[in-house]
Amino acid sequence: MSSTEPIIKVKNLSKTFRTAKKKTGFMSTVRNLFSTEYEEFKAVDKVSFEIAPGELVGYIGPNGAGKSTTIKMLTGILHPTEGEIIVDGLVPQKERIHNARKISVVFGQRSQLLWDLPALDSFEMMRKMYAIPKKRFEENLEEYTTLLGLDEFKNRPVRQLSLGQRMRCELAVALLHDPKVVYLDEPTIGLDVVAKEKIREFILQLCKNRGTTVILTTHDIVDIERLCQRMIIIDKGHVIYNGTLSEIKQRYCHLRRVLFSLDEDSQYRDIIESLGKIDTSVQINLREDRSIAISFNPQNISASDITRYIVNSYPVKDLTVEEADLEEIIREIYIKE
Ligand SMILES: Nc1ncnc2c1ncn2[C@@H]1O[C@H](COP(=O)(O)OP(=O)(O)OP(=O)(O)O)[C@@H](O)[C@H]1O
Repeated sequence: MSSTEPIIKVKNLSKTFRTAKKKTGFMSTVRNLFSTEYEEFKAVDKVSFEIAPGELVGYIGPNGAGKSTTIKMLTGILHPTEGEIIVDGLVPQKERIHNARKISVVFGQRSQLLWDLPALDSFEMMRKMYAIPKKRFEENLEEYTTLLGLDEFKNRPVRQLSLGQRMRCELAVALLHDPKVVYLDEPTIGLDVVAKEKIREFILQLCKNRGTTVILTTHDIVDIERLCQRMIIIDKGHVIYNGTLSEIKQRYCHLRRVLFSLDEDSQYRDIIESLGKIDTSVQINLREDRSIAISFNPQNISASDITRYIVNSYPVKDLTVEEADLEEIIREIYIKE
């Protein structure tokens, strides 16, 4: 992270939800009418992180990890149970209107557009809501229209747009007031490969040209690889990783693999046993397609030592060496925690 003052500071942030205990059975339901029992659930637990201006950070984690709850607290929608949040010098919950002028949220699965009207009407509504100066509004609209290719459909009612077209309008409408911080929640969900690429390219441009700070939540591994300079991984409410993509790949480089397949199928058991003797730290798996995968740590043994051993010992049909795959690394992190 750069040495400039962080634009987002989160310290020991926690959120506990209190919900009525659901009971089954007639008597329990009747008893519930007179005294309700509650249970508590800690969705976010002492989360701390900082984000520098202009950074594009992935906030990722498995379903139910606490991502949306964190984002809702950052935007000021939810009140934290404990902890501190500062976004561009403001406490979002205390200064909601001020904060709303500085931020924006885009949900892949929810719309901010007026459904029965053309997107242009929603853009105009935004101009009035945020009192965006006319000149600035027109410049922004022109830029977003070009970058997102809105011309062919911005006059059509939103309900007639394809998901990809609507997402492009969602981004434009959310950015017309020049927010400094943008929270993107699954912005590429459900889109085809081409549409996803368009959105990703636009997000990159936004950070590069305007210095916008972006927090992205996504389950899409390509989004993470293409966009995020840094990843904050959260699981069961806790931050379990906070670092750059290259750091994570380095740290999990033991997931490097040699993959090979043989002509003869019958010797696989012996081969797996003998391969284990090359180095005790390697992990050997026979895969569904009958190929053998050897995962290893390059600090213990080199790929060339392994490949030499295999090629000299067995009738190899096919052999490849693979770099650590981010999807596998993330799965490993989720499983470990
Ligand atoms: N209003 C609420 N009341 C009670 N529990 C809630 C509430 N909102 C969220 N939770 C619970 O808090 C946990 C975290 O939810 P959250 O929506 O933050 O997860 P997430 O990481 O965004 O998941 P996903 O990737 O599935 O969207 C979940 O177990 C969820 O059921």
